[in-house]
Amino acid sequence: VRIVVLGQGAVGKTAMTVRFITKRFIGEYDPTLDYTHTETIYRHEASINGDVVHFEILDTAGQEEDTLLLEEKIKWGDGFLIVYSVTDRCSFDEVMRLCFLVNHINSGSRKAVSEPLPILIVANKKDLEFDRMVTTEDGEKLSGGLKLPFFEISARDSCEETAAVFHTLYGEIMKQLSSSPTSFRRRAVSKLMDKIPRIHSNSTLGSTGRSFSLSSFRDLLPD
Ligand SMILES: Nc1nc2c(ncn2[C@@H]2O[C@H](COP(=O)(O)OP(=O)(O)OP(=O)(O)O)[C@@H](O)[C@H]2O)c(=O)[nH]1
Repeated sequence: VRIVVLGQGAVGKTAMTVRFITKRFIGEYDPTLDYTHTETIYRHEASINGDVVHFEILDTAGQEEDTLLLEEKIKWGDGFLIVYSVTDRCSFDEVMRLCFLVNHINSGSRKAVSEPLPILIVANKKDLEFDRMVTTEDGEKLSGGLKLPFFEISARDSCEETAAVFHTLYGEIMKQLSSSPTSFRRRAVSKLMDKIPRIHSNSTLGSTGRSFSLSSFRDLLPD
């Protein structure tokens, strides 16, 4: 399944993705590395309820100036995480716009979708209680209004909460796949998607391919 992680800069998109894949928090990585701002597709296999699921997770760059480029990325995805930080009101205000954009772009490319799209709203950094600017109720109200599932998590503190987000989104994608299979016919996407670097991880299954460890992380990055 293809997942697109959307949200303003610095809300923790990379932290969540890397937390899910490696079970580690990126705060443990060398902070001088600049990879966190690079757009990357992470490939990862995970076992969910006995199924081996092949994830491709596009961690978008927060500051996307070009809406056309963003559109291509949204067309590529099967499911979407729209992330904000509870410490950043502005990132919360952006959720509505991103949600509208995902729905608008997909309404053109997926016909007769009766179910809501697989989108989850994720409030990150709940550990920073002192810096909180967005309450849990704000998040619940917004998600309720948009009729989307809502998660409040800390990618820093909890591996389980982070994994639950990805597992739930996978469940939502599968639900929609069974109710309207034709909506999941691969949509034409531009060559742009081939240009985004890919990092493969087999960390959970440990089968063939390169494993994703802290030491090899740097080697896997594009030059
Ligand atoms: N306290 C705390 N800090 C976090 C959490 N998640 C991420 N951070 C920190 O927030 C900063 C930004 O995290 P990133 O994962 O790089 O954010 P991003 O959304 O990928 O940012 P862009 O790539 O610029 O779009 C980093 O310093 C992280 O260590 C969290 O749950 N709690």
